[in-house]
Amino acid sequence: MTTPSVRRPGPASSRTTPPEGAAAPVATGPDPRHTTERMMDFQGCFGCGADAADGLRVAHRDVTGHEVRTEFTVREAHQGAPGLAHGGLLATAMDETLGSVAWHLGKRCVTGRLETDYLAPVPVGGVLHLRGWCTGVHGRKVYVEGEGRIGGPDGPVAIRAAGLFVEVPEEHFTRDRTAEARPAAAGAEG
Ligand SMILES: CCCCCCCCCCCCCC(=O)SCCNC(=O)CCNC(=O)[C@H](O)C(C)(C)COP(=O)(O)OP(=O)(O)OC[C@H]1O[C@@H](n2cnc3c(N)ncnc32)[C@H](O)[C@@H]1OP(=O)(O)O
Repeated sequence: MTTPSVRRPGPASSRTTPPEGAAAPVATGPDPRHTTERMMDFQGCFGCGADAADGLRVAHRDVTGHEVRTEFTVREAHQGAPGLAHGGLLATAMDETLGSVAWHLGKRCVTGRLETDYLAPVPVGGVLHLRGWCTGVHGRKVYVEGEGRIGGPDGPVAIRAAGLFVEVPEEHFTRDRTAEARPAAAGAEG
């Protein structure tokens, strides 16, 4: 009996694939004008901040052109099933990596969409070697793909992802949103 082959296309859907006419990425490095005072030296980021106690502390390793490499060391606090990384946290590590690609293109971006495929479990104590690269830029939209490997930078692929990052004005990060987070008043129309 033959085993049917399983087709595993990349995760990119029509919403994370650059449209026709998209521009090739130009890596300029992060634009310092895009970092507000609040963000400058901010170490509270759950993805990479040193002050986020149970954060992922994704380590940014190097940038070549529009490709970014990071590492995520999976600790006990990151477990889903015993001894294995929680899938949502792996997606967060990927979000951190892909987001960094967009910022290294000099774009002030937030995640609009993130798609992930999980190919192999990632054990606690292991290091996930992540890589992200840009596939195109269209208006405010930055298209990014990535993969995470275990057992070394050339080891087997454990996770793949595709994301859409959207450029936002500075006001996105400076606006006071406390009122928006409060529950709506009783009887208010939703
Ligand atoms: C020195 C500094 C270094 C710093 C390094 C930092 C590393 C950082 C790493 C951090 C990593 C962590 C990062 C984080 O965690 S970021 C935090 C998580 N993300 C957010 O909170 C974002 C929340 N969403 C929004 O604010 C808005 O919805 C945005 C801004 C995204 C768009 O609302 P806005 O009203 O502004 O614009 P628009 O609605 O006209 O959309 C514009 C265009 O985009 C298209 N579109 C939008 N959404 C989607 C979608 N889901 N699928 C497909 N397409 C989508 C849309 O069709 C349109 O296309 P077109 O009609 O123009 O063709």
